[in-house]
Amino acid sequence: MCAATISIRGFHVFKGFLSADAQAVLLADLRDVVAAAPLFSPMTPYGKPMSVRMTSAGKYGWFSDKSGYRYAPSHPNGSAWPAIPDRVLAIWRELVSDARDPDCCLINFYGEGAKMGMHQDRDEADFNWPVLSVSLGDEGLFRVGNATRGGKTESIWLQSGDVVVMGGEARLLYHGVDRIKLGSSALMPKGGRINLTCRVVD
Ligand SMILES: O=C(O)CCC(=O)C(=O)O
Ligand SMILES: [Fe+2]
Repeated sequence: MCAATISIRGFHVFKGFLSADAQAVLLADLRDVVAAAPLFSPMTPYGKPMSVRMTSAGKYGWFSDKSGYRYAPSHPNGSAWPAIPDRVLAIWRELVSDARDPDCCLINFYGEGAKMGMHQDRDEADFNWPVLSVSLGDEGLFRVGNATRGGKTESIWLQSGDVVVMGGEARLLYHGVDRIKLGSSALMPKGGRINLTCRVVD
């Protein structure tokens, strides 16, 4: 199901891509991932923990500590990352490519007050591969900027079931999440927002 596709500075937003049922079964898959690879709050290189809690599935997981941002082959607890759920791979194959699957599916969990500062996704080897992002749960105010830090920005509320493809000229645009609207979705009884980002890493 896809109600409409809109473009914001070259980011393609597939509004309502996932039906309510598809969101619910995807959420159940993610609960299995989180049971195997618990959420944690990475330290930024500046020494502050991120407000977003995260974990990953796939060959690599995204990780940060005082040595910087990078992809790691295992969870901080030493276990291998769980496999990327088939339902996530199906979205990737439909909207990005069926020639190659992503190496990493990062799961971000935004609880009350969590946000993500403006950044570029640039820890990957090949920026020709788009980044795929799936939003679930409470609405998040997603801000898109420019290829360099600063300047005018545009924002859009991402809702549960929306999917964004960040590719081409837009692949290296700064972006971030200013805030979430806690309790705006019924998907998760305790509220919060989940965002998945799938990436080819190496
Ligand atoms: O939560 C979002 O919508 C964006 C997440 C993001 O930009 C990232 O994980 O790199
Ligand atoms: Fe990002």
